Amino acid sequence: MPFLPEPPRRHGAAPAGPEVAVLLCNLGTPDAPDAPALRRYLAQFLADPRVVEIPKLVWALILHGIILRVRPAKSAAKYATVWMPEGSPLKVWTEKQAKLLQGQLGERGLRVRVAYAMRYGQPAIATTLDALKRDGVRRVLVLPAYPQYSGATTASVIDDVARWALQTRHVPELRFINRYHDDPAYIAALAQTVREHWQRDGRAEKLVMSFHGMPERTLHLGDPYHCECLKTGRLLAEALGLQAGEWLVTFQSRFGKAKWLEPYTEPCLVKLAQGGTKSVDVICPGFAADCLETLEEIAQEAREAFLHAGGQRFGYIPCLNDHPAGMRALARLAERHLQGWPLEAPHPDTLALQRERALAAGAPE
Ligand SMILES: C=CC1=C(C)c2cc3[nH]c(cc4nc(cc5[nH]c(cc1n2)c(C)c5CCC(=O)O)C(CCC(=O)O)=C4C)c(C)c3C=C
Ligand SMILES: [Fe+2]
Ligand SMILES: [Fe+2]
Repeated sequence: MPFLPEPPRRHGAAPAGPEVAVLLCNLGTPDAPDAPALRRYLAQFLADPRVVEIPKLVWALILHGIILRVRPAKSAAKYATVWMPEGSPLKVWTEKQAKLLQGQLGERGLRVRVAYAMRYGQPAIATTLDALKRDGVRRVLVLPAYPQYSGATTASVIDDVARWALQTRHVPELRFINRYHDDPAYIAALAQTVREHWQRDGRAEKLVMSFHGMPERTLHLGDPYHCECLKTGRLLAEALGLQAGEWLVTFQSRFGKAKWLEPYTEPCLVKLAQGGTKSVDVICPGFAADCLETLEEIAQEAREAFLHAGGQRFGYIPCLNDHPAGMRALARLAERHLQGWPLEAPHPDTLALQRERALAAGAPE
């Protein structure tokens, strides 16, 4: 229901916490690795017109008539193979990232509240924004955890925040980080994880950079995703001093029958093995955190396909997750986009004055 009355703020009452918040948003994930949870999750995810861009009615028939009958059980079995004791990896990592980002921004002397939310499932973006507002937040920097912009991911987060704003009377000041695919600290963090992997396990013949795919059509419609993936790949190769032929960009997680961005990751790995490449390292730079698509599709399925086709060594390089270099990159990114907002703790005299005024206005002690 739009425009529910919001509790008025008492004149002079000081907000309890920081006035500025960073909202780290990721895709979302099922609540449990079982078919009912998968059905709820996929029904919300795949009904998003940003994700599946075909006429609504046709898609509703396919989604409810076929996909939601077959896919939940199959996907649940895959999730079960990567589920952590604390829950789905995507959620576990995103929650940890929000905590660490809070610490990093605090260490920089910035008075900011960090929260996280999921585009699909829980905690929902709208509920989290409501809670932030209740706590006195007046400015929100939205940080979608997608280094490369795409309509299906980044824009869908923006849609969801906008939908919440449509139903909110006093909308906070909003800022969005649309991309960080070429951010030097992000590239340096990725390069560091590759070097650490090389030091630990040795260096493979080729570095495969696998990004989540998108329908090829979206590239022709002007979605910058493909170009941004290629740029991240080139910058990472440069940072590592790799020569042409030592690295390649591929696209994974094809969904449906349409043509998606090529080359496809798994067929590419099979071709490499069949062509005599004995060892590969695979990194997934488009995923801010490990999830089903990296842990199951790459570290399990793609590994098996490569080894089965004659490859001998498959190294999976984890996502940035809670890596200190990755967290520093996110903190610097947020700090840059927070510029101009009031981030310093109020002077103790100001706080005392606010408290006095609040008491005079009848606020409880
Ligand atoms: C990182 C960027 C992502 C893009 C771009 C993206 C596009 C996209 N995805 C689907 C369909 C599915 N994706 C699924 C899982 C999934 N996708 C991303 C990220 C991007 N998707 C992540 C991080 C995850 C993992 C979530 C988790 O819980 O771990 C799934 C669900 C899993 C399954 O049933 O296979 C589907 C379906 C489309 C159609 C699309 C672009 C149009
Ligand atoms: Fe996806
Ligand atoms: Fe997948």
